[in-house]
Amino acid sequence: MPDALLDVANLQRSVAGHAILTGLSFQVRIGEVLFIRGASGVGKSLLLRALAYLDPIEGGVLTLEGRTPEQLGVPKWRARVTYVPQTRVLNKGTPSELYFAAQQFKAQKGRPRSDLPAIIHDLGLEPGVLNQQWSELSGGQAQRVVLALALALQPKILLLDEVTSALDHDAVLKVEKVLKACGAALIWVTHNDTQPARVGGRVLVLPLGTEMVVEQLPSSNQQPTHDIDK
Ligand SMILES: Nc1ncnc2c1ncn2[C@@H]1O[C@H](COP(=O)(O)OP(=O)(O)OP(=O)(O)O)[C@@H](O)[C@H]1O
Repeated sequence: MPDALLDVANLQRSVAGHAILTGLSFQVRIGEVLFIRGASGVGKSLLLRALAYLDPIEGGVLTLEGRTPEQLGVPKWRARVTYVPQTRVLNKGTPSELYFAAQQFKAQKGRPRSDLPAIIHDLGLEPGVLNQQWSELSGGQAQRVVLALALALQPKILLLDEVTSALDHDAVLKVEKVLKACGAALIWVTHNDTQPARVGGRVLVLPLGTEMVVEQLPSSNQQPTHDIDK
């Protein structure tokens, strides 16, 4: 693929001696959306964690604009290829405090930022959520706030692990709109069958890594479209 932002070549991942991902290869371009689908337990979260270099990989090569995590430096890699987890993060303090702390990381110095209050608004949240204790936020609020902080730090690639799983339908649509407009490439694990058709992009189906293209539906149409083999 010309102009690949992220290149994943022959990725291998094992857990407790059991091979989960074997020889997975794909590429992602700037601003592109790649959904990851597959049965529960097939290895979708492990794939995202590997792409963020949060876990060791047993084989294969990852490059971002031609550089491996070691060449770029792992903290800088993670500032550019950012994992947004599926479950509520057990953070202490408030989201504002976490956002301030994140900006102090060396790997974040000099990087661009987005307007966090504007993102919070666009995600359908009240501005006050940024100054509430994490422990006081509902699951759906916390899920969107975590996403907002990641968006504000402007990674090149967002690794989204079921980031709308705790949300009602209206909130899901708001999140999809914000993510589609954010400019980052999205690698997006979802169990929501209609989400790829609403957002558009490619779909990578695990465990084999089969790729399909999804035609984007008009935004008001919630019916899934047919998949076209690439
Ligand atoms: N830390 C771990 N120790 C042992 N096994 C693990 C660990 N993390 C994941 N696994 C196993 O690896 C496999 C893949 O897990 P993963 O969380 O990537 O699945 P998934 O496709 O994201 O599932 P789901 O759709 O249910 O979230 C599962 O069989 C899981 O039990």
